[in-house]
Amino acid sequence: MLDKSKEITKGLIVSCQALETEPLHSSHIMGRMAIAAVSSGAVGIRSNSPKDILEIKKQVKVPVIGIWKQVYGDSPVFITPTIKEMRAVADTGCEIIACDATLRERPNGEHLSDIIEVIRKEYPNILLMADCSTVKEAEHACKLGFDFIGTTLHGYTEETEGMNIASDDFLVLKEFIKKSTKPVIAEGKIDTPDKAKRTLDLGCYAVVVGGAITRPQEITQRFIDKIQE
Ligand SMILES: CC(=O)N[C@H](C=O)[C@@H](O)[C@H](O)[C@H](O)COP(=O)(O)O
Repeated sequence: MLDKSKEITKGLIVSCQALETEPLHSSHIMGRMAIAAVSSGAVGIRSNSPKDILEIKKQVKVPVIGIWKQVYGDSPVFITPTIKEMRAVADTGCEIIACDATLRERPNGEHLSDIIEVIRKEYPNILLMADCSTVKEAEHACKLGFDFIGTTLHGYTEETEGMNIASDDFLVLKEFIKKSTKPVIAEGKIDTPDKAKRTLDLGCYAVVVGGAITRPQEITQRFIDKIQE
């Protein structure tokens, strides 16, 4: 299964996600989105929830980065936050699990280092991606033994609120790449083909694009904003 990761090198991974609150919330629709993405050359899919992951794995053969977003009252960590979601995602047979790798307190008082140790033992073949918001978190995740570093949460934590990974010609991304001992996957607010290409030219292992491809409400909003300028 480890070799599967080679298939995503220098490629586009499409995130096919729609939460309960979004108009396209449906495993069937996410499966069709994945088929559309792969038919145009996507080398991987990122997917939320065991149900969607299983449907997507039925529909396409490319590697899947699985997550499970769950909100707990006692912590802001929501991307595959506890051992329970990690196991549930791993049980789908996806090739890579991504989880929040920020330094914030996790639900139920769990610790990231313990979670990683348990998952490594129980699922030795699965690859792990660290969803980070800062370079410091990326360095920490490398030490914990993650296989990939993602910039997924840059701009989405208290510390990075309002920031954008593409600012100043991807200044922060360059720092992520410089300081990480593991391959970096660019993710979050990469909303044009030019930006996606730039992340790969800068040295990213792969790039994940979500909303700009699979969230029609976001795509429509960008047209409306331009028209109304
Ligand atoms: C912060 C957070 O919850 N990010 C989520 C992580 O899985 C998804 O909602 C994003 O769509 C994904 O990261 C891709 O990013 P973008 O849709 O910006 O291309």
